[in-house]
Amino acid sequence: MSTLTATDVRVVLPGGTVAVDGVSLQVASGGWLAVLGPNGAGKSTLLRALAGLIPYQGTVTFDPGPAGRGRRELARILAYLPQRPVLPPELAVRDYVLLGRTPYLGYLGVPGAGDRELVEGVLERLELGPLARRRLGTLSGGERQRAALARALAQRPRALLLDEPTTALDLGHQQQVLELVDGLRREDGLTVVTTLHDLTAAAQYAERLVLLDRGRTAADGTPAEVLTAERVAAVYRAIVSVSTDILGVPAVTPVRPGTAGIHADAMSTLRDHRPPANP
Ligand SMILES: Nc1ncnc2c1ncn2[C@@H]1O[C@H](COP(=O)(O)OP(=O)(O)OP(=O)(O)O)[C@@H](O)[C@H]1O
Repeated sequence: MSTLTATDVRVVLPGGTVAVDGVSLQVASGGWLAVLGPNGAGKSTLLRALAGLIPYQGTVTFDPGPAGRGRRELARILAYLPQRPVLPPELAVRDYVLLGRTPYLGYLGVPGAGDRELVEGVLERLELGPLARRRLGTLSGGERQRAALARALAQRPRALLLDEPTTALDLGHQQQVLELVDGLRREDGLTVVTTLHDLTAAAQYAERLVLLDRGRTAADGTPAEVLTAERVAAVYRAIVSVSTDILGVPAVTPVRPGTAGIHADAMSTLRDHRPPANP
């Protein structure tokens, strides 16, 4: 499948803002990397650069790369889902998801039986079957987000770039979408890069995290390496406690400023009474 490598990516926006400043990352086939950081850190801009949608300095490569240099070739290996996708309100969900097959259609642009079958499978996996005939303009925010993801999956890409794919979703659908993407990377070797605000979900699903702070990489490593309470406090200006589950995956919980001391005492009491790892 596909390895995505970005080296020293720098994005200078019109007006001169340096939104991304020297970021490097690599995600192999079947890997999941989450880009984290506070509002305005440069996460979306980095993803757009990786998707080839905006000019950048540095290099971004897919190995193996697209067969040609056009958008159509790129769309066969890479699907990008923006944070706020613009969906044509009059289009039915099924027809919209079918648009994901565009990079594969022939000269006349008519989808075949195989394309339709694939789209039905994607609709079913995202529980969109009952909504397939509904116009996009009538969907709830979460349903729209799932429809946009369905279109990206219908593209059958080798790499999936998802900008905040779970923001509008309730807890159950968040889990459904993250599990679905996780299944795709494990079973089909999809290369996954997501931005996420939910640090605990990022730690649960991504193997590697890149934490951005004002366009630069503040930390890069496994969830346990990146998500320390000190670092989260420094980058997000938030007071949090970080606990580790039985699998060693960190969970980040906000702590109300006035209760931080009580929390620290409780945590140290818990630590003191924790049974030894190897009795
Ligand atoms: N078109 C633009 N023109 C000028 N500045 C921009 C433009 N797009 C983004 N920026 C600025 O670049 C910086 C990075 O924005 P970006 O959207 O990448 O941040 P983000 O980390 O995705 O934030 P959020 O978590 O709020 O979505 C911000 O300061 C933003 O205001």
